Amino acid sequence: MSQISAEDKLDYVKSKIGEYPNFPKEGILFRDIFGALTDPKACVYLRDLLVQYIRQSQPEVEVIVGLDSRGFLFNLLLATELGVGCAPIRKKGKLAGEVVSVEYQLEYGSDTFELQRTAIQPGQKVVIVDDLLATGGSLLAASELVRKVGGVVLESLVVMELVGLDGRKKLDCKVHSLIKY
Ligand SMILES: O=P(O)(O)OC[C@H]1O[C@H](OP(=O)(O)OP(=O)(O)O)[C@H](O)[C@@H]1O
Ligand SMILES: Nc1ncnc2[nH]cnc12
Repeated sequence: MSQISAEDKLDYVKSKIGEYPNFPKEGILFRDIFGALTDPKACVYLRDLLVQYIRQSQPEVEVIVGLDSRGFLFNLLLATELGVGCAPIRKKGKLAGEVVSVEYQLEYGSDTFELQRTAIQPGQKVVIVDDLLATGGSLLAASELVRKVGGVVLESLVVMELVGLDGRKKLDCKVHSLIKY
């Protein structure tokens, strides 16, 4: 049986990602992960690439944190593959119980993220996942929240990175992206 290489899997996933000029605002080129997720082969390849990356980069991870909403496509999937727990960071007002909050800016607006205080135990090792890194506002806010509840951010992992926006400069943790634009 022939084994497809990681490089070929990545090329295939990349070929399926959608591109929409002027969405959701004039001047934004929207990179659409859903273009890849409607393709069954791209789903499997994307899963393989993300799981393989975390296994070699952060074998000690204990919690996968996904960002509202496209990060949720990956956090449960990765947590079950890796045998760890997962937690959501959600936009304001959606999480029950005691939460910590932080306001942040993103490429096309501003918002507030929240995390349940009990979602991560003090000292637990966390990898944050999302579909895309643009200005870095979302990932910066997410790492702030994880630390507020006592978690240790090992790394942030995204499918796509818009390198021209320099988002990774804002972040004070290791960042990895599969696809760079
Ligand atoms: O690096 P940044 O400039 O912060 O931008 C990246 C964020 O923007 C998008 O989410 P969005 O807030 O549009 O929410 P959605 O996933 O619910 O569409 C994307 O899924 C990232 O979370
Ligand atoms: N250009 C972009 N495409 C898709 N999601 C985004 N989130 C922030 N900027 C984005």
